[in-house]
Amino acid sequence: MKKIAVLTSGGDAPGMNAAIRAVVRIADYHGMEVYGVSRGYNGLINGQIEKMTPRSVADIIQRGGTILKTARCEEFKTEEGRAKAVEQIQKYGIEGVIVCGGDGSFRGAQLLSRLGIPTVGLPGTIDNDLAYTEYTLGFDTAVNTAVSAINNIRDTMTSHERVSVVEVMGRRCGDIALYAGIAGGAEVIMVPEIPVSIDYICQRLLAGKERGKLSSIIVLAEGAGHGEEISELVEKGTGLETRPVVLGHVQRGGTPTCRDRILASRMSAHAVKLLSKGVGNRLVGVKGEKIFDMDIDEALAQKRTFSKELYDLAIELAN
Ligand SMILES: Nc1ncnc2c1ncn2[C@@H]1O[C@H](COP(=O)(O)OP(=O)(O)O)[C@@H](O)[C@H]1O
Ligand SMILES: O=P(O)(O)OC[C@H]1O[C@](O)(COP(=O)(O)O)[C@@H](O)[C@@H]1O
Ligand SMILES: [Mg+2]
Repeated sequence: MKKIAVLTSGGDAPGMNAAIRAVVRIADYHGMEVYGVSRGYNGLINGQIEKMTPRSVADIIQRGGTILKTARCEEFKTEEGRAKAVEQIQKYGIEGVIVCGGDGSFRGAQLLSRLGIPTVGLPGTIDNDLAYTEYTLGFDTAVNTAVSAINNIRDTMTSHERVSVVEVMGRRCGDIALYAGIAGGAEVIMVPEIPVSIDYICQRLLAGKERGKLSSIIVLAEGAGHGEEISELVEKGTGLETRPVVLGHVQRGGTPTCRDRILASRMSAHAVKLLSKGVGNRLVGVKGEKIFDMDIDEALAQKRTFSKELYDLAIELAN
């Protein structure tokens, strides 16, 4: 394969730029041409496709977001939309596509492969909600951003002897809350995978106060409740002064960590090599520091598991 395309799709994630850079440079090194598609699948449908060169990806490894822009594209979910995309791909003579995105983007990649366009997926989402891979690009950065916010919040909560509820992203996956909670020394972590009652949380906070804790931090994944609401219920249930903080999109931007940059570079190199051999319908992942690829259908059929071991560790650490 000599001519490939790259696009970013769904919610952006720090490390997407490092991935684009690596795709372009590795492909060029091996004598392949790369076309950048703007705005996710929209760009494929509308022909927003431009040739990229090693110089067009200069100075982006350290930048969050994605220079190709991203989008959620409803038209690509229709047969007509996908047919238009295939037409554009053929018009440009593109032989394979690399899609950096989350589970939704991979459904699109799967359908594109079925239409005869070899497509390879790179896991780009802060949520870490893909079952087949241990880590996704952007997760490490988002966790670090959440932890530095928790550090700041902790200072003022300690001074005022308050409880704080820090709401982080993660609609169906509690990994950001779990990792940021452990690294930030949270007293309570609330995740969608393990529902708990407000009574249980209040009881744990009051028990902590009994043991001499002057302030407490609850890290709440958005899928487990709303910061404002949980904060009010906790204040009512404990009598402790409580404040909510919603981190929101702050955790989706910012310079990617070294870990995300290196992971993006390694995964992208792997994706380019697959396409260079004409292999498509694969997702690239990492397990135990090893980069691997897996059939898309098989990877998407896997069920996510939540680390109960880390969750239980967090409870013991909050003693
Ligand atoms: N079932 C599907 N069929 C075709 N395309 C899809 C499908 N699901 C998602 N997509 C495409 O992928 C895009 C991104 O999906 P989304 O779920 O929003 O984000 P993410 O990829 O981050 O999970 C969608 O806007 C759409 O263009
Ligand atoms: O970009 P929006 O529409 O604000 O979406 C917010 C959502 O996007 C995410 O950041 C990433 O989700 P996806 O990977 O599904 O795109 C979620 O954590 C969050 O709930
Ligand atoms: Mg998703």
